[in-house]
Amino acid sequence: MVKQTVLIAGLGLIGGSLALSIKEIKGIRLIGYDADRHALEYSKMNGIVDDIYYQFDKAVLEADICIFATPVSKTVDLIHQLNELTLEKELLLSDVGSVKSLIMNTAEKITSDKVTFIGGHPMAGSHKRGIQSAKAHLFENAIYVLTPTKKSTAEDMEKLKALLTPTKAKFLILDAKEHDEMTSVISHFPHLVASSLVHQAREWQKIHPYIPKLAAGGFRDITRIASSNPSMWKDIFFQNRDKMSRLLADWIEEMKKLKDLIDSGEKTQIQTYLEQAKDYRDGLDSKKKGAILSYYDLYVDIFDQPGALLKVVHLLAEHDISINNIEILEIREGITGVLRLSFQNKNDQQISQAILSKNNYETMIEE
Ligand SMILES: NC(=O)C1=CN([C@@H]2O[C@H](COP(=O)(O)OP(=O)(O)OC[C@H]3O[C@@H](n4cnc5c(N)ncnc54)[C@H](O)[C@@H]3O)[C@@H](O)[C@H]2O)C=CC1
Ligand SMILES: O=C(O)C(=O)Cc1ccc(O)cc1
Repeated sequence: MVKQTVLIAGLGLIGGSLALSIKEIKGIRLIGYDADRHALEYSKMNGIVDDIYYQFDKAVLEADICIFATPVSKTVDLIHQLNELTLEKELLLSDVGSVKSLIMNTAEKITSDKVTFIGGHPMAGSHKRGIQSAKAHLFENAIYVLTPTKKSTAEDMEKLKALLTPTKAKFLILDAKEHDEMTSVISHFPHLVASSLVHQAREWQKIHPYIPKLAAGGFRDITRIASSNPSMWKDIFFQNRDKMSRLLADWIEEMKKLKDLIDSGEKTQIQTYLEQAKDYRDGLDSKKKGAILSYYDLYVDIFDQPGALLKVVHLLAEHDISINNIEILEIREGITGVLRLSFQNKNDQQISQAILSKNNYETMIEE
C-alpha cells in the first residue's frame, strides 16, 4: 500500500507536538523540514518523524499533506517559495499560525492548481519553545481553529480533520477576520499587558529592591505569559497590529476612567467594576458556557507533605482514573501548597475526591 506522506515544516514546540500525535496514525510516512539542522536531527534521532529533509523544495515535492509550523512571517515566505515550484501531485496545505489574515491572503493567491490551503490554529501552547518541549498531548481538549479558503472543499476539510484527530482537539471553523479579532482580545493583547506589568515592576524595583521576593501568586499568574518566546510574539503583534492598536486605545480610555474613579474615591463604583469583572471571569470556567471545554477541577492540599504529588497520582492511577491536567499552585514563594487536578468528567472528579479524602488529604471542589 502506498503510504500518505505528511510533511511538518518547522519542527519546534508546535510542529513537534503535532508530529508526535500524528505519528500514531498507521499508514502515514511522516517527514520533517526545519531551517535548524539540530531540530531536524533531534526529531529523526528520537523517532518523532520518519525522515528529515534539509531543503523545503525537496521535502514538499514528496508530500500529500504539509503543515507549516513555522513563525508566521516564515510561513508566508514558504508559501511564496512554494509558488516557485512545479508540483506533480495534489497537495493539501495547512498552518498553525497565531494570526490568520496575512497567511490566508497569501494562501488565496497560491498559483498552483494542485494546492489547496486550509488555515489552522491550535489554541494551546506554552511559554516554552523548540522540539525538546514538544508533547503529544499538548492540544488535548483545546480548540483547533480551521479556516477554509475559497477553493477548499468539505472533503478537504474532512481529510485535514482526520489527520488532526489524534491531537484530541476540538475543531472550530472561523474566518480569518473573526479569528484575528477574537484572538487579539483573549490572547495577543493580554500578552502585551502582561509584559507591561513586568516592566512596571522592574521600574519600581529600582526604588524597592525587595519587590521580586514579594511577587506573589497574583503577579505570577497574570504575568506567566510574559515569559514566552519574544520573537514569536513580536511576529504576532506585528501581523495583528491594527487590532492591537485599537485595543490599546480602548485600554488607555478604560485606564483613564479607572484613574478618575480611584482619584475621586468612588468606592461603590470601583466595587461594582470589580464585581462585574469577577462575575464574567467566574462564568468563563462554567461547565456550560464558552466554546472551550472546561475541566472538572479538584483542589488537594499537599502543604508540607513530601512526595505528595507522586502519592496522589499513584492513588488515582490505582483506580484507573485519568487526570487531564495537574497544576501546582504556589501560594507562597518556595512553598508547595495546593494541587489542582483536572478531570474530564464529574464522575472522575467526585470519585477522586472520595479516594483522596479517605487517604486523609484535604480536598475541595469549587462550586
Ligand atoms: N508557542 C505557542 O504557544 C503557540 C504557537 N503557535 C504558532 O506556531 C508557530 C510555531 O511556534 P512554536 O512552535 O512555538 O515556535 P518554535 O520556536 O518552538 O518552533 C519554530 C520552528 O520553526 C523553525 N523555523 C524558523 N524559521 C524557519 C524557516 N524559514 N524554515 C523552516 N523552519 C523554520 C525553527 O527552527 C523552529 O524549529 C508560530 O506560527 C506560532 O504563531 C500556535 C499556537 C500556540
Ligand atoms: O501559554 C498560554 O497560556 C498560551 O496562551 C499559549 C498560546 C500561545 C499562542 C497561541 O497562538 C495560542 C496559545
